[in-house]
Formats: sequence, structure tokens, C-alpha cells
Amino acid sequence: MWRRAASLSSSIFSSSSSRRALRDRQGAYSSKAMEFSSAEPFKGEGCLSKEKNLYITFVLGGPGSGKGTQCAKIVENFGYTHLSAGELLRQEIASNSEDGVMILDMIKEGKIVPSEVTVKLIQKGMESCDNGKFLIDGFPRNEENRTAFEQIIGAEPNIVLFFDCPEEEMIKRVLNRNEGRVDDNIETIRKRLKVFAASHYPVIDYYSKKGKLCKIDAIGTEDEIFERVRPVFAACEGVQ
Ligand SMILES: Nc1ncnc2c1ncn2[C@@H]1O[C@H](COP(=O)(O)OP(=O)(O)OP(=O)(O)O)[C@@H](O)[C@H]1O
Ligand SMILES: O=c1ccn([C@@H]2O[C@H](COP(=O)(O)O)[C@@H](O)[C@H]2O)c(=O)[nH]1
Ligand SMILES: [Mg+2]
Repeated sequence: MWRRAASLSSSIFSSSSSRRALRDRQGAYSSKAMEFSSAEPFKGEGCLSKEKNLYITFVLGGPGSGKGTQCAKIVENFGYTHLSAGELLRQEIASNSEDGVMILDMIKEGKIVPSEVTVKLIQKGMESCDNGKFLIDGFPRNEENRTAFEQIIGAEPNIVLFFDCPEEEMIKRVLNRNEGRVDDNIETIRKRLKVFAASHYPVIDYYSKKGKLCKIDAIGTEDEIFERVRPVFAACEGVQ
């Protein structure tokens, strides 16, 4: 399940020297599956609270691959804060904010909203929370999202989950979702799948090369899939 695995808990860093310090303090991941080094979490400078130790998981996968469903189980079992980028954007539309109309148009077309807008919403979500353990669901969707997060938040994910699901299964799940989403129709799903295929893989590749990617087979029942996810978080307990 693990290809290699995650670095340790980080905090947020605004300067390159503190980033270097983080790299120095982050222990190398043992080659033995799911065994983390025991280095202490790093408390550094950053745009969020200096007191907060961050442990960030990016949760990636195509539309309908089960990210939200599995995040709910991780929250229940391991006490993370779930920030779904799509949900934050939908809340922005619902609040009639300045960007709401633009965001709605992008979502209807399955396009990726400008990074700055999404990262600011994620930042707000992270700031409003005492817990430093975050699941950031459905983000980053492309390389530009990824670098914007690093620049604005000043942090990298500790681990990246990727729910690997065949297209036919994703289409079936989205069409059965029945939550009234404007993008849950076959026309928009096809567009979302195209965008996913074109932009997600460079991000996945990037984290794979950094040894942070954990690819999960997303076929099976929700509980079966969670049993593949559980050891990832069980292994992180005690190093956060
Ligand atoms: N393992 C599973 N088997 C069958 N259906 C599932 C499974 N996991 C989730 N679902 C259902 O599939 C639909 C999509 O799941 P979910 O909303 O978790 O996906 P998602 O990856 O968050 O999608 P999106 O990117 O569109 O938000 C939901 O209706 C959910 O109940
Ligand atoms: O980082 C993001 C996340 C989402 N979007 C837009 O929202 C929809 C729905 O996202 P879900 O993750 O499926 O809830 C997505 O198709 C994009 O249009 C985004 O632009 N950036
Ligand atoms: Mg979702």
C-alpha cells in the first residue's frame, strides 16, 4: 500500500532557512513499511499560529473516488479536521460572496478555480481551528495549486493519499450521489474527468517522487477501503 512514506510532522515556515531547518529535523522515513522516525514535530514561524504543530494530509482522487466518504471515517477514528476544498468553494457560492458567481461558473464547467481564491479559503479554515491535524480534500488539483499552497501557507503535506478508482466506477458513484450538486451530471462529470486526467497526475508524481504518496485501491465497500486507510493513520499516531 505504501510506496514509501511520509515525512514527519511539520509546522509552517515562512523563510527558506526555517524550511531548511524543517528538512534537517524531519527524520528519514524508515524503509520498513509504516514505521516513522521519532523526531519531534517542529514549531516554526508561519502565517498561522506559531504554537500550532501541523500535520497535513492531502486527499486526492478523481470525482466520486470516495475522498469525502473516507475523510469522514478518518475524522471519526483519528480526530482530524476535514477541509474539503470543493465544499469551501460551494460555501463561498452560498454566502453570495464577491467571487461566488465566478466560482459557480467554474464548478459548472468542471474547471479549476484560481489557486489564490481556494488557498485563501483553506488558510481561513486552518486558522479557525485549534486542531493542527488537517485533511485537505480535493486539493491541490494541479501544479499551480500545489505551489500556491506552499507559498501562501508555507507548508507541505506530511502525507498524500490518492484514491485510485476506475472511471466507470467514479461515474456510477457520482450519478448516484443525489446531493443536488450542480456538477453531478454526466456532461460535467466528463469535463471533470478530463481535467483530472490532465492536471492531477503531475501533482501525484511530484509527491510520489518525494516519498509522500500513499496510493489506495478505491474499489470495494466503504469499510473495506477504510481498512486500507486505517494503517496509514494508525502509523502516524504518536509522531504528531
Ligand atoms: N466504496 C464505495 N462504494 C460505493 N459507493 C461509494 C463508495 N465510497 C463512496 N461512495 C459513494 O459514492 C459517492 C461519491 O463519494 P464521495 O462523495 O465520497 O466522493 P468524492 O471523491 O468526495 O467525490 P467529489 O470529488 O466529486 O467530491 C457518494 O454518494 C458516496 O456515498
Ligand atoms: O481545489 C479545488 C477544489 C474544487 N474545485 C472546483 O470544485 C469542483 C468540485 O470539487 P469536489 O472536490 O469534487 O467537491 C471541482 O470540479 C472544481 O470545479 C476547484 O476548482 N479547486
Ligand atoms: Mg468530495
